[in-house]
Amino acid sequence: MSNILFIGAGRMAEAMFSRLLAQPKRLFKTIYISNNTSKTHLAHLAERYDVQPVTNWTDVVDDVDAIILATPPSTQPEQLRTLSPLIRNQIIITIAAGIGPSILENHLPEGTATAWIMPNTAAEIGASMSLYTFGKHVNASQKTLTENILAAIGTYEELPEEAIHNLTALTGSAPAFVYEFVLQLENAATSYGISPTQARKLVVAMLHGSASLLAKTNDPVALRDAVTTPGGATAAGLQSLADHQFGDMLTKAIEAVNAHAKARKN
Ligand SMILES: NC(=O)C1=CN([C@@H]2O[C@H](COP(=O)(O)OP(=O)(O)OC[C@H]3O[C@@H](n4cnc5c(N)ncnc54)[C@H](O)[C@@H]3O)[C@@H](O)[C@H]2O)C=CC1
Ligand SMILES: O=C(O)[C@@H]1CCC=N1
Repeated sequence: MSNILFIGAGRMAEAMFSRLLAQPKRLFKTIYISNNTSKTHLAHLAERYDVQPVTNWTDVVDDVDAIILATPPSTQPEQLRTLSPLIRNQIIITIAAGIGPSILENHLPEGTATAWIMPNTAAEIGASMSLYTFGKHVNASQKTLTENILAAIGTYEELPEEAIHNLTALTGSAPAFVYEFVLQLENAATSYGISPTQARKLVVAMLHGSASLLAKTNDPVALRDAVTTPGGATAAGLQSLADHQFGDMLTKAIEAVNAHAKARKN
C-alpha cells in the first residue's frame, strides 16, 4: 500500500486527509503531514487523526509514492527546488491556485509525474467539486491513486490546465461567494428586527432547500421561473438584481480571483 506526504497542513490539507482516513477501504498506509510554522499544530492534528507528523519533510520523501503540495502558491517553487534531487517515481500533486502541471514540470526533473487538483472546502464532508489535470508523465497507477484521492473528497472533473486556471474562481473560491451571499441576506433579515439566530435559521434552511431542489432537478432556469410568479413580487427583485449588474458583478469577481491566482501573489 502507498504512503503519502502532505507538505502544508492547513485547512485544505486537513479537509483532504481527514476524508482519506474516512474511506471504508484504507487508501494509504501512512499519511505524513508537515508544515514550516507550527509543530504544535501538527501535534494537535496527530492527536485527532491517524497521521504521522514530520519535522523535516525531506526525511520521508523516499518513503512515499505521492506528495501533495498544500502550501501557499508563492512558496511552492522553493519546495519544488528542494524536492528535485529527491525524486524517484513519486507523483507530485499541487492543490495551489495558479500552479498547473507545466509549472511543476519546469521545476522538477524531466519525466516527473505531476498533477494539479483544485478542490474546495466541502472536501471536509466529501462534497468538494474538484477540478484536476495531469502532467505529461503520469502512469496508470498514479492516475488511479490521484482519482482515488479525488473520489474520497467528492465529485471531480478532468479539464485542460488552462481551463482550471479559468475555473479556479468557480469551484475553488465561489463557495466563499455563497457564504458572503448568506451573510448579506442575514444582514437584510436582521434589519427587519429578527434575531441573528432566527436570521441564520431562515437563510440556511432556504439555501439548503434551494440547493437540494437544484441537485434533484438540475434545472436552475425552471426552478427560478417556478418561483417567479408572472407579474409577481419575485420578478421585481430579479429586475432589481439585473438593474444593479448582478451578473457583471459575479463575472468581475471571477476575473479578480483568476488574475490573482495566475499571478501567484500569496
Ligand atoms: N482554502 C481553500 O478553499 C482552497 C485552497 N487551495 C490551495 O490550498 C493551498 C493551501 O491553502 P489553505 O489550506 O487555505 O491555507 P492555510 O494557510 O490554511 O495552509 C497553508 C499551510 O502551508 C504551510 N506552509 C506555508 N508555507 C510553507 C512552507 N514554505 N513550507 C511548508 N509548509 C508551509 C502552513 O504552515 C500551513 O500549514 C493554497 O495553495 C491554496 O491556493 C485550493 C483550493 C481551495
Ligand atoms: O483563496 C485562495 O487563494 C484559495 C484558492 C481557491 C480557494 N481558496
